[in-house]
Amino acid sequence: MIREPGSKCHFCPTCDGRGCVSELPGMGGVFENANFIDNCAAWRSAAYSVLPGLSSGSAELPRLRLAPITGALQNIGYHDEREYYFEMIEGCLDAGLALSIGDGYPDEKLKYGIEALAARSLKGAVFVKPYPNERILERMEWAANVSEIVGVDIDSYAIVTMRNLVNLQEKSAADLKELMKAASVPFAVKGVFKRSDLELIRELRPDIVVVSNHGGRVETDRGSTAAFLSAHGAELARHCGEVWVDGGIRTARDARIAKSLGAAEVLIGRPLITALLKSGPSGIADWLANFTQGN
Ligand SMILES: Cc1cc2nc3c(=O)[nH]c(=O)nc-3n(C[C@H](O)[C@H](O)[C@H](O)COP(=O)(O)O)c2cc1C
Repeated sequence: MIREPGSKCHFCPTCDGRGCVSELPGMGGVFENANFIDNCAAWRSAAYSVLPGLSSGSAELPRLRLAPITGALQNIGYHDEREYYFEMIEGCLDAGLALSIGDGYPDEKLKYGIEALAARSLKGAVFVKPYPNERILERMEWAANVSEIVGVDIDSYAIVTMRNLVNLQEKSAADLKELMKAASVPFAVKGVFKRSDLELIRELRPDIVVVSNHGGRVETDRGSTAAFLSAHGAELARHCGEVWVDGGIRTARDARIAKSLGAAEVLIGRPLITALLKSGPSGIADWLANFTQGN
């Protein structure tokens, strides 16, 4: 039985982008889910099947983390916005996953995430939207006690549903440098997916780069995060402390491929939402057990 009957997930046997085409707000993406579908399919490309240790399933997994996810009512169809953050954090904590929270409009979305971490004295990666810097600095203050890492999802300025609601900016290296300097924890840039982002990273040299196209939810270049990581991961690694990746990672094999392409950590989005919608917080540990036992 599905625990959240009003949810927006279609509970496809495999979350491959084909069940929620163009559902945004919702679980889908832009370009008729083209980047979402590409993200999922690319990890299975024959080009990566020759990577060392993959066939035996012996290669170590990268670290796994909950991706930042907001908009529980509009995007997920959860029964309550605040409860979503608490239940998602609880499920991921019990499963042993590293944590993240995201930012959105209205401010409650970030504030509930902060509350959910603070209620259990936890820390996570805090990803703030690319507002003008003074608003980001204010948000970094709000989250100071729960931040293990702080970052900006720079690609959000291209989110169709945010564009008309709030003023988001395309961030320059100088803007991000100011934030990085003010941060007292490692600084991450999430949403690196365009060639022009490479120049930004070269100049900024952040602690963490997250190769991401927001799960195919933002209007950006076409393609998959696996292909971007494969093409540019080595260069990115020269200009930051660690490279992470997300988008369409559904199996341990996908995660191992990400690791062999240079990702120290992978973020998981929709599969954790689906697990929570289906079974509540305990569904996340079950999802993780299946994920790590599979190939
Ligand atoms: C419903 C939903 C809400 C999201 N909200 C945010 C957000 O607030 N901030 C952010 O940086 N990314 C957000 N993302 C993108 C995820 O962090 C992540 O990049 C993406 O979901 C990874 O792809 P996957 O879902 O295929 O695993 C969201 C994704 C979904 C599906």
